[in-house]
Amino acid sequence: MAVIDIDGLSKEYGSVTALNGIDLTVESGEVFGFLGPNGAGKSTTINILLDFVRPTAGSAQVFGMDAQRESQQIRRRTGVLPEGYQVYERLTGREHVEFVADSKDVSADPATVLGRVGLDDAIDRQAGGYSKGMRQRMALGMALVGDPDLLILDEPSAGLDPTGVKEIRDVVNEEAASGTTVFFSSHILSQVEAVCDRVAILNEGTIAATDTIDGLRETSGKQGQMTVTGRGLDDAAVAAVEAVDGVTDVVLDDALECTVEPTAKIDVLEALTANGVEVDDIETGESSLEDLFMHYTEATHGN
Ligand SMILES: Nc1ncnc2c1ncn2[C@@H]1O[C@H](COP(=O)(O)OP(=O)(O)OP(=O)(O)O)[C@@H](O)[C@H]1O
Repeated sequence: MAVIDIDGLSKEYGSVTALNGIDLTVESGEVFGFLGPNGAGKSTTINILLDFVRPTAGSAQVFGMDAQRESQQIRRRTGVLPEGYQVYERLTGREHVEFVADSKDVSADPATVLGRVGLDDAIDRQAGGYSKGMRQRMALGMALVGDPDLLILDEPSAGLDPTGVKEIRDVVNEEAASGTTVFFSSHILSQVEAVCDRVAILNEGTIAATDTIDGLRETSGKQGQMTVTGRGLDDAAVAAVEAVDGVTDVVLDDALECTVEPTAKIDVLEALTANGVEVDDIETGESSLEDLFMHYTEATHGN
């Protein structure tokens, strides 16, 4: 059964297109990574799922319920770690947990909840005195209140040191083992790699890829970087290489570089030779998972 079902979802903020007709399905029990660079539209998608933002077109369903019309019922079964959660400075960790339990009308033991995120010792301190990492961990604890069927975590590792990142990972794994569906966003592939069953890569409001980590790895293994040096490399040679099937990202500097599938390497050389290029040297290399992520998102990388 699909826990999240997004169909043709678009969102425009004035002249800015944040989402451009995305389709996405997350099945029950999946740990799903929602990846993309800053500004890709991840938070907008999450905010639509929770009815904090209204879509311009398309629809989103959670647990088979409409995200707009049935948001109360959806939120009761969903634990949320919002991006950049602001704590109530004067309330203690315990009081934060009690606050969420009250608002969801469920019972929760603050010591158990905060123990899971490593805040046992700080439970009766005001959250205003917590470090950034402690605040983030408390927010994760708050998301766990009421044993939700779906956890939505927006950039859960933001501001955390490696120990904090590992703790989040442990909690996600524990939740997944108990059957909770987990949907979380990140702009760092390596942070979702260890825990996710599947990922979607979002770029400029469009889904660039949806796959398992193994599937992505297979794709990345197939693609390789090819660098050719020689005489006669010009715009016509670039155009000829661009026309070869299985070749992308052709760039001419001192050398000609492109991303190429193994079977197309020979075609690249033939295209160059046919264009009068005298090839001096060829280098080829495998691309990593991280390269692949960059490949899908490079249009906005660095913005
Ligand atoms: N309230 C708003 N008003 C106008 N534009 C907005 C608003 N919220 C988001 N945007 C724009 O929509 C686009 C998508 O933003 P969004 O926050 O969803 O991306 P994101 O992938 O979550 O990015 P980040 O990783 O930086 O949080 C961006 O261009 C952003 O500037």
